[in-house]
Amino acid sequence: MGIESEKWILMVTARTPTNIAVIKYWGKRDETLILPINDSISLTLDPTHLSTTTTVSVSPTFHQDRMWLNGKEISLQGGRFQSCLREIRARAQDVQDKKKGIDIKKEDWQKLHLHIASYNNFPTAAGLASSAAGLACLVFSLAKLMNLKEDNSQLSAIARQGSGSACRSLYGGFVKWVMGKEDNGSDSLAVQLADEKHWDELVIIIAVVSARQKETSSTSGMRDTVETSALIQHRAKEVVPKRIVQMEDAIQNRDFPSFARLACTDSNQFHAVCLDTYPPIFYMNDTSHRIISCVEKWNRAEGAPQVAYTFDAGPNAVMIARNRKTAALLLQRLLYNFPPESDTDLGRVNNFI
Ligand SMILES: Nc1ncnc2c1ncn2[C@@H]1O[C@H](COP(=O)(O)OP(=O)(O)OP(=O)(O)O)[C@@H](O)[C@H]1O
Ligand SMILES: C[C@@](O)(CCOP(=O)(O)OP(=O)(O)O)CC(=O)O
Repeated sequence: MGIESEKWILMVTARTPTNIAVIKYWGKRDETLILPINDSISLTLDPTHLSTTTTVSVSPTFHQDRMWLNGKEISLQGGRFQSCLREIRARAQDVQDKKKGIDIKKEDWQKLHLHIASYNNFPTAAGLASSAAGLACLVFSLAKLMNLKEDNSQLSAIARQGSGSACRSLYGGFVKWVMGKEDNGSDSLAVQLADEKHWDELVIIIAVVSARQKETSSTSGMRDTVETSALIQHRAKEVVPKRIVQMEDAIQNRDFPSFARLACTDSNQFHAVCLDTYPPIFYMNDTSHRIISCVEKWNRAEGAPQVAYTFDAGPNAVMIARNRKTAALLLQRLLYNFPPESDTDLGRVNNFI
């Protein structure tokens, strides 16, 4: 009996957290393969907070590949989704489940169709790296479904082709995306610098300044920067390579003052190259700037950094506190400076403080 006439369905569900870069990726040297112009370093968040959950399924009764994002069907025709699907199918292996009567040979994956359902538990396309969690989760869950033998680093090179920052979400803890030198991108992949237990007193607080979809996507923003900014080449060639070495040391030694200085100055430089783009790109707004001033003033008053801040392609602030006590003080300061509306539910915040 051919597999088309069978009625089984095989499913895999995976959850992947997002990651926040502390040395930013901004600019590509190859748009199709998604190869960056500099290395980057990120922290992977705790999956209980900002994460994507994706269920992938395969059945001989499916007639085309389909995908739903947050309950709404989206097209899989885009080049990035197609690259990921093609790369994964090319590495698929035999899958057997005798109890269910499933016997898939690796060549069958070329004609079997997939249904994919994915949910983000945080705002999509608002500069909180939904594409990172989303594409990493897609690649990981499909790799499990199709029984790939590749390790996470090799899978990261596939996720990279879905969205650059996604390659760093294949690992927990502190992760470096090595830009690589090869034209085919085979050495542009993620490596884990330290696992999630290495520096577990750090606490991340995200202030959602706006959950609206941003106006300039990271993809088009960084393309415009590479085409028009005179500063971006200096950043990629002179500034980032040194910062990468210093950041790796700061992470290895759990040196918070160096970590905070590097993360803040790198975020500021990323937004400076956005401003140097023509026409200029403004991702931060007045509230973002006020948050920076608030943190900078506090750090100066204490004589040593207590909190680091970093902003991606949107106005939302990601703050990294050196420990839980500092995080509680930071929350108090934020609530004092940005008083919430009287009907805001502060249950979880009060528990924390
Ligand atoms: N769970 C998901 N599964 C698959 N694709 C997703 C998922 N979530 C988001 N995406 C894709 O990522 C796109 C949003 O990416 P975009 O880079 O614009 O925003 P972002 O990732 O939230 O912000 P940034 O990367 O700038 O921090 C969506 O339009 C969708 O194509
Ligand atoms: C500011 C950033 O978050 C940019 C992320 O850009 P994306 O990974 O979303 O871009 P594409 O590769 O075009 O999909 C910095 C970072 O995460 O390093």
